[in-house]
Amino acid sequence: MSLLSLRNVSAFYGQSQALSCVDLDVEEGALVALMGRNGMGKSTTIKVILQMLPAAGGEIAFDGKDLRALPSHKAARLGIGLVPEGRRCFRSLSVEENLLAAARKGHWDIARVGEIFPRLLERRKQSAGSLSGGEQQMLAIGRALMTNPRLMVLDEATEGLAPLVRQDIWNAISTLKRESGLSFLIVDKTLKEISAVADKIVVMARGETVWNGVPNALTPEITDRYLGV
Ligand SMILES: Nc1ncnc2c1ncn2[C@@H]1O[C@H](COP(=O)(O)OP(=O)(O)OP(=O)(O)O)[C@@H](O)[C@H]1O
Repeated sequence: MSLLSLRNVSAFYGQSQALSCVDLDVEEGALVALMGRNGMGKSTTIKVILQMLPAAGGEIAFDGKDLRALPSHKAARLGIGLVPEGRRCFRSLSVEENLLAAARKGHWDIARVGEIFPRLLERRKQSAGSLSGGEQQMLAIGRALMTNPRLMVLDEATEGLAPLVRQDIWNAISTLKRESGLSFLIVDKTLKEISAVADKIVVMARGETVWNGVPNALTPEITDRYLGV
């Protein structure tokens, strides 16, 4: 059974339709990449999953529960950890305070987050605003882990980071997937990097999911047409 499943999901910003038919499954323990050119609806799909924007139609199920039927505060507690675009840490709070502010009971605590990101432990008393971009991204992932989710949703987690730092982030995500059994839905534009870690790629164009399959099944026709690479 899929942990997360979207069927024929649509959504609007006011009168303007942003999603028309989104079909998507994230299986338990899988890493699914959501890809597509700018403005095709990836971030909107994430907003709809997290109920930051209501779906106009279709079905969204998480762990077999109908998310659209639940009030958003209940849906948030079901176990979806968001790493938002732009990191959005509390800059004046320390690394430790940022992590504790997100904490919910469960496996993940500061020590375990520190095993994945030792640099966060070294800088635990430093303010989040004084961290490098890569460290802030690690903190954003750490904060999502502290909510003890079953599904991690990352929106452009490596955007704007230097290649070596991006590789650190991908390595941490691979370790998490291998060792924790967490599921991932990741929006990213770097096909080569995401192909190395993804179990499945879902491609969006103009508010619809238009292709999905294992990374090896992506043909030059699909990448030319929908990903512009
Ligand atoms: N707050 C908003 N109000 C109105 N329209 C919006 C809003 N946010 C996004 N849109 C529109 O919805 C469509 C989908 O945008 P979305 O941000 O989901 O795309 P995306 O695939 O995540 O793009 P990018 O890769 O550039 O982040 C676009 O046409 C965009 O202009």
